[in-house]
Amino acid sequence: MFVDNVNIYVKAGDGGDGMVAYRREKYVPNGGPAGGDGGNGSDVVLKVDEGLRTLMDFRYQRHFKADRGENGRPKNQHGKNGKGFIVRVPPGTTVIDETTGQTLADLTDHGQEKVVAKGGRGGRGNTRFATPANPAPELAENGEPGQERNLKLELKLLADVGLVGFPSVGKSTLLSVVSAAKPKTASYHFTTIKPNLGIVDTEDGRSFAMADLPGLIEGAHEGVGLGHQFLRHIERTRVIVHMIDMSGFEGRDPYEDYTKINQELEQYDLRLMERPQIVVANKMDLPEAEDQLEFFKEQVGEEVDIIPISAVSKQGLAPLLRRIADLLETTPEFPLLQEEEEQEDQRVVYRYEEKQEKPFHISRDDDGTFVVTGGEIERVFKMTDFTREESVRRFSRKLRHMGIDDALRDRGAQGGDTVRILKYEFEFVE
Ligand SMILES: Nc1nc2c(ncn2[C@@H]2O[C@H](COP(=O)(O)OP(=O)(O)OP(=O)(O)O)[C@@H](O)[C@H]2O)c(=O)[nH]1
Repeated sequence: MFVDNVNIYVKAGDGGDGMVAYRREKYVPNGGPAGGDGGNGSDVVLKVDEGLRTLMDFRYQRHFKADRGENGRPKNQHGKNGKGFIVRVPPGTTVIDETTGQTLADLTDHGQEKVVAKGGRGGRGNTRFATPANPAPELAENGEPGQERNLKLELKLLADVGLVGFPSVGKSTLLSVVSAAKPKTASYHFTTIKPNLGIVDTEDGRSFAMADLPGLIEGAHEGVGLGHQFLRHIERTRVIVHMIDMSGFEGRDPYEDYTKINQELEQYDLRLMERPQIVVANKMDLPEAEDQLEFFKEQVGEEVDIIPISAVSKQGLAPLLRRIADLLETTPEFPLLQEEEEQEDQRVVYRYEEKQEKPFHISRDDDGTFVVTGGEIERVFKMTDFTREESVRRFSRKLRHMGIDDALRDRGAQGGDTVRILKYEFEFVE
């Protein structure tokens, strides 16, 4: 099985900041608090689109950042939530968290969705902090940061297009020029893709997987030398590209080759002859080819779809690829062998559980600074507006409640020592 993979980075939107504002009404000199909450940041959602066949699109874009929520507004107006953010993936995509190695989802069905990064909650406006003791707080929260993640997308590839033809007609040459024709392809990770399967990118932005099916000839239908994986490729193949050496090299007769290969295809139980077939007349750069092609056309009749190319001099490739992509769009998937259907029924269920992390951790730098780290405390830190005294006081209270003060004391912290959280340093007060 060929496995294609790509690493991407996703960042959900941060929540919008809450606002500090007060009512200013006629005849009400000191109106109460009226700062609205920030809107929620948008999630990053992966969604299956059956129109996609490969991970090719991720070659151009690997960073996905969702919108943040709007900041809260006066008169208790809520900031708008971030617009939804969807990243489309082909069916069969497995999503893995790069950091933990955990499989987050197996996305198989059209329309299936998975939230891979949660948007941050909007910060609360000062209205929400009003209490009888403090009816007009000068305090608001910043938005919660959106989750970010490094993901690995994996796609098991089966060939959409099967390339058949006698040895030496130019199948490998064609695959090598159409699946590596653009220099950008080099940066795409074909880690485990073997050279006889290529991902082809058409000029108009479509892509498909094309495999050389060399084993077809030489009595392969009798089961000689064909592995199960290989059969699965043939089964899935929706379009057959039948390549013929039109130069008639070494006394070969193109028409005879053509009928022989079709006879081979017929002998499989896989109804290969029912699939749409494109005949590719290759080696059209050679002198005899033109005449041979005319003759061949007379022999096969007008209903056969023939596209002349030269794989070596790269002539006629764009029309060929367009034709293949068009045919793929209009050809339904073939029914699978029973065995595979059964296999697909055994759905794997992944339960994703966030690891219960310790609320915080304290370490010491060489210069004696106490360093506090941890998801919860860092989140609270980011949601604090340090330009406002009340927010800072609230943050200190939070440190006490979380037991961080006590823990620092246990570690030997004394008044005047420096404590750092993220980039913020403050003085420890006994
Ligand atoms: N003149 C010319 N030669 C070609 C063209 N395409 C392929 N060839 C040559 O034909 C020979 C066989 O090409 P391959 O691509 O290896 O053929 P294949 O069908 O993959 O052959 P097998 O691997 O044996 O199945 C090579 O020497 C190629 O350079 C073409 O368009 N024009």
